Amino acid sequence: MALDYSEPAQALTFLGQLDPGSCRVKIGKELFCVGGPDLVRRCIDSGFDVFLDLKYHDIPNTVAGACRAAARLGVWMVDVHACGGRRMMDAARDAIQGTPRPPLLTAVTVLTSHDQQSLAETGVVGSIDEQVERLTGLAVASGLDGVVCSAREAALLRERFGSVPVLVTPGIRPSGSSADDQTRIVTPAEALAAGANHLVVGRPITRAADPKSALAAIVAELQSAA
Ligand SMILES: O=c1ccn([C@@H]2O[C@H](COP(=O)(O)O)[C@@H](O)[C@H]2O)c(=O)[nH]1
Repeated sequence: MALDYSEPAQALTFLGQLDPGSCRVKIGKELFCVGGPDLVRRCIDSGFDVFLDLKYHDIPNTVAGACRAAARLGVWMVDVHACGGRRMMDAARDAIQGTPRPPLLTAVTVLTSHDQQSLAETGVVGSIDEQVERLTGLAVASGLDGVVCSAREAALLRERFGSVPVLVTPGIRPSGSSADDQTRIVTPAEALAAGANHLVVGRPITRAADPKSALAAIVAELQSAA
């Protein structure tokens, strides 16, 4: 569940309605900028596993320090951008390995908002699938736990890398819901069938008239597909 709220109070009010057994929560750049580490700790203290989604992308030393700080906060998962390269990912992995409770470390491959044209505009030659596969190979070689990708690439990655890498898939849209700014969207049941491990869902829940029911409907779809 992506807690993409502008105010910590909104996030905490919503969290108060949720059972930590029904979902984990993701804190991204906007909410972290206003709520900071205190909000992360409050979510953890309420029993939720927290994915701190700050998508670090910087020189190796800086990313290592940021990952270490996230690990010390007690988060369940933290991520970097795979296009930061091998040395950056190696440094991130080494940094969290030295912490008491290392979080899962994942790498963003190609953002789910990208389509073929927008990716090409960034100078990447080749298809989205090729780029996702290439960056997943780098992440796996660096010993990361997995990658963030669209569930559209999940089957390909399972075929190429097997069952071990954790596949985290944003861009989830229940059938009939708005794509918003996402392009590579997949329904919850399809994502599960393709081999995704952790589905990230934000606006289909946060912008629903009844967010709690929207989440329950997604959980029910996943349970009947499992
Ligand atoms: O490739 C990526 C990586 C991260 N995200 C994040 O996931 C959520 C998706 O929110 P929706 O409202 O369900 O679209 C959001 O926090 C993104 O920052 C992503 O969408 N794609």
